Amino acid sequence: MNEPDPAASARPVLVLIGAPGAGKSRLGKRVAKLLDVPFVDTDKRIVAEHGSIADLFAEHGEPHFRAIEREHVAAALREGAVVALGGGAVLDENTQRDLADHRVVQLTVTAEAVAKRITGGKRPLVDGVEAWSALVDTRRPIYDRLAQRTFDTSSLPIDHIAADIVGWIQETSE
Ligand SMILES: Nc1ncnc2c1ncn2[C@@H]1O[C@H](COP(=O)(O)OP(=O)(O)O)[C@@H](O)[C@H]1O
Ligand SMILES: O=C(O)C1=C[C@@H](OP(=O)(O)O)[C@@H](O)[C@H](O)C1
Ligand SMILES: [Mg+2]
Repeated sequence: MNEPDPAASARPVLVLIGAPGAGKSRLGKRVAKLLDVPFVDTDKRIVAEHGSIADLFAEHGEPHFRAIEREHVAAALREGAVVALGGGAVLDENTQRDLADHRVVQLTVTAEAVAKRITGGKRPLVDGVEAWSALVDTRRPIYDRLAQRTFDTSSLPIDHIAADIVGWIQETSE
C-alpha cells in the first residue's frame, strides 16, 4: 500500500459509487480536472500494488480482494480528492458508515448502454450483461441509500455529465 501521507486528513470532494461500467473512473477523472483537485481511483491503486484485479480474484478469491480494497478506500477517503470507488466497494459495512459523512454521487447506466462498455474481461464478476444486471439488482438498495444524487451516463457525453456533477457540487457548497 502507498505510505499514508501524514498531511492527508481532508474530506473527499466527491465520492463516486455505482455499477461497474457506469463511468465512475472516467467521470471521476474529468470532474477532478474541472475542479483542479486530485483524483483517486481505488482500483488503480490496487492494481499498481498487487497486479490485475482478475488475477487477484483468480489466485486469492473475492474476500481477499475486498480486504485490500477496504484498506485503499479508507485511505482514499482521508484525501481531499475526487474518489472513484470500484462497484463493489460499498458492500463493506465500514465503507458504508464512512460514506454517510461524505458527498456521494451514484452513476447509473442501462443494461443496453453498458453492454459495449464491459467487454475485455477485466471485471471478474461481470462476464456479460445478465451477470451485470443480477449484480446491480442486489446492490441497488445500497447505492440508492448512500448517494445524495444520481446521474445517468447511458446516453449523454462524458463532458456534459461532468459539467452537471460540477454544477451540483457548486450548488451544494454554497
Ligand atoms: N457517458 C459515457 N458515454 C459513453 N461511454 C462512457 C461514458 N462513461 C463511461 N464510458 C465508457 O464506459 C467504460 C467504463 O467506464 P469506467 O469509467 O471504467 O466505469 P466504472 O469505473 O464505473 O466501471 C469506459 O470505456 C468509458 O470510456
Ligand atoms: O463491481 C465490482 O464488484 C467490481 C467492480 C470493478 O470496478 P468498476 O466498478 O470501476 O468497474 C472492480 O473493483 C472489480 O472488478 C469488482
Ligand atoms: Mg472504475
